[in-house]
Amino acid sequence: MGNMRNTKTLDKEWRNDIWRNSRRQGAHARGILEDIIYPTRPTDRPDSRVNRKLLYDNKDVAVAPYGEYWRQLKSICVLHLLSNKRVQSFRSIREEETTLLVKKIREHSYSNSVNLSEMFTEYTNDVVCRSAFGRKYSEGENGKKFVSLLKEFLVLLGTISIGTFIPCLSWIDRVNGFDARVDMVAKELDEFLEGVIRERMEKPLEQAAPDRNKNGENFVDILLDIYLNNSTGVAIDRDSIKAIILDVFSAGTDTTSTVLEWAMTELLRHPIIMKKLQNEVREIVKDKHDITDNDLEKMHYLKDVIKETLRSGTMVLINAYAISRDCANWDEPEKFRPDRFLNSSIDYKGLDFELIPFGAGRRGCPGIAFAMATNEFLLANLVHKFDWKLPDDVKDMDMTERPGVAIHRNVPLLAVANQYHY
Ligand code: HEM
Repeated sequence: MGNMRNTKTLDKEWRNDIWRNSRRQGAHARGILEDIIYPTRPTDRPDSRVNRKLLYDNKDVAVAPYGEYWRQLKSICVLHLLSNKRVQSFRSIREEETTLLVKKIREHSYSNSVNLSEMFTEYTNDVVCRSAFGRKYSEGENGKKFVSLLKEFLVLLGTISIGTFIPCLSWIDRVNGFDARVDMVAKELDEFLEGVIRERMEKPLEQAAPDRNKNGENFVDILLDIYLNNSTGVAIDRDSIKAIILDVFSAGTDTTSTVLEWAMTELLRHPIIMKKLQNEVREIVKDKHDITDNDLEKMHYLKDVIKETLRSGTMVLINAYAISRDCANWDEPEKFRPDRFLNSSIDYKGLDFELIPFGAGRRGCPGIAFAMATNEFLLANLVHKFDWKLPDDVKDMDMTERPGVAIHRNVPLLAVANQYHY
């Protein structure tokens, strides 16, 4: 409903055929392909009243209409935050945050279960905030309020409101309180984002962004520089800056933490797969404490576990969910079987339409390298340093899903960690 981007309606062979041809014939053919697959103007997002209210009249990258403004914003994000080079430069942040998380889990070892859902949200939020803004925002009372505001924002973005699709019934959204919730979240988020901008403009940099020097240029300072000096040639105003910051906060936190949440859920439900992954990671890392990028490169089964998590249905932004469950594409699609990728070249980068958790084409996700670096590193550390089991009182795991921009578990994931001595 309202989503015209479902490639499932095309015959798989035909789809792949056009795609192969398009790659041979270059970008022009590729544009045509997108036009065939996406029956509306393919590079535009569906317009929605809720998006406009929450995302500063569609001024963020993710929903901005296709054109020069969107092109400029996306290239700023890629160049200054999401390129492979930038992602590598954030390694020390990933390491420090992983060490903190491992320490927190150790404190609960053997006795209590840990709330992995909560920890993953905080971890991914801290990694993305330190990388993009030079500091964390999740600490203290204000931080807790911000994280829960972000959660509500994503629930509202993922809600199908009646008025969006049938405008003459939009009075229902007013009566049932939906519009009031949207207005309230938009107002509170705006106050928070104003605070982020004010802090950067008023406080000395070492206070406003303690991580800044370690990682060279800082994304939010570059945005502010563009806004203050109008250096791109397109009108980027204060609302644009707030909308982009919001994109990074939300895209960088929710999607990435969901993948970790479902990966650990499936590993806990499939002890043989968990063991196989632990064997791979422990064999490669041996008795070293730290996992290097070089080690990660060798962990093929880890990559297959993450691919399988992405396939088994974490995203609803486009109907990737249906495609990933299509029997025409996958054997036993309902089963969690990372081995299906063992001798397969299928990847999630947008060229294989059976697996498009990050979308495809011009509007595809620019955050793949950032998300994968975060997910692979943390997951490898969790299975390297701990043995995991479900809490004793949990016999059947509750697999109910909660809708939103990304599908989360409805109840938090609790697990017991036993420290592994290597
Ligand atoms: C596992 C993690 C992630 C998943 C599964 C994911 C998935 C997606 C999907 C499905 C889209 C829409 C693509 C399309 O319409 O073709 C998207 C767009 C986008 N994502 Fe991600 N994403 C992830 C992580 C990130 C991260 C870490 C960032 C940045 C910090 C990010 C930033 C964006 C942006 C800016 C867009 C809009 C691109 C555009 O409209 O041109 N994403 N993502």
